[in-house]
Amino acid sequence: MNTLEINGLRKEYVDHYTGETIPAIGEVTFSIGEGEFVSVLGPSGCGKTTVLNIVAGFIDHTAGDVLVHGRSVHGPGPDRGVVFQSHALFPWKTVLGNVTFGLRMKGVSRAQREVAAADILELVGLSGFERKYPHELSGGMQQRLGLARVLVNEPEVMLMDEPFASIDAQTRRKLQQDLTEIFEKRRPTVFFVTHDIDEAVFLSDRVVLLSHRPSTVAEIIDIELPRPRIWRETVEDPRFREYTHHIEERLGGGEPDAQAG
Ligand SMILES: Nc1ncnc2c1ncn2[C@@H]1O[C@H](COP(=O)(O)OP(=O)(O)OP(=O)(O)O)[C@@H](O)[C@H]1O
Repeated sequence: MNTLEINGLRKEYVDHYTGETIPAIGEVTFSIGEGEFVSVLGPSGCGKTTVLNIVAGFIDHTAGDVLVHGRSVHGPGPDRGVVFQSHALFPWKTVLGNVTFGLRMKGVSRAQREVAAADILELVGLSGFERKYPHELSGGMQQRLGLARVLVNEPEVMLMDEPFASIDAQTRRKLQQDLTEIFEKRRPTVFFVTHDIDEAVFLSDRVVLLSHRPSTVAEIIDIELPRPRIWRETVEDPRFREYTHHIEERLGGGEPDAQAG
């Protein structure tokens, strides 16, 4: 069974002022297997965030189904962990307090929480920062804390909406490498939204290319690059450039056509 299934998803927004219907998602179908990293790419405004928000349970869909391990999604739940672009950290809690918050809500004992937190903080490279507050961390560290906070709860699927979009290019590259290493060690199931073609190809097992709005799936591309992936080596693999060129061509003027059928 797939971890996440999105079947015949449609979404129409209604403009509250004019009453006009805005078709955002035409028909989107794809699935994500256990331990798979799947990115969604597409022209600006095609509905990438809308798909993610529907999967997260933040907004309703007009038609179709979203299933996590076969269970229909109706609203947010602990089976789906969301990593936001803005980190969404608690500024008044320490690093440790941020990481253990979800476990505390689930009634996990203090001793177990601290073991789990130490493990995750080590994984994301934040050991030794347990007593710091978010404002004492760099943007990259805050993003790794955001990731740790979700990972520690072991959600069935992790949803990441352009998590590195507001981070400078150099830190971003480092975070992409860190995320790959974390993914390769833990193998969470990841649904990742991005604008960045290189990022999508580097991180993913598959890339889902959406057409312009109202979006449909234009193409699903298997990224058959070996793991572990190291940025400098992976980008020199001729297949990396083949994938990115192919996607750039499909995105062309920013609007890939949907595949017939
Ligand atoms: N609450 C809303 N009410 C009306 N229209 C909306 C609403 N939210 C999104 N839209 C419209 O739906 C379409 C899809 O938006 P969405 O943010 O999902 O696209 P996106 O692909 O994530 O965009 P970007 O690449 O720019 O981040 C856009 O045309 C947007 O203007």
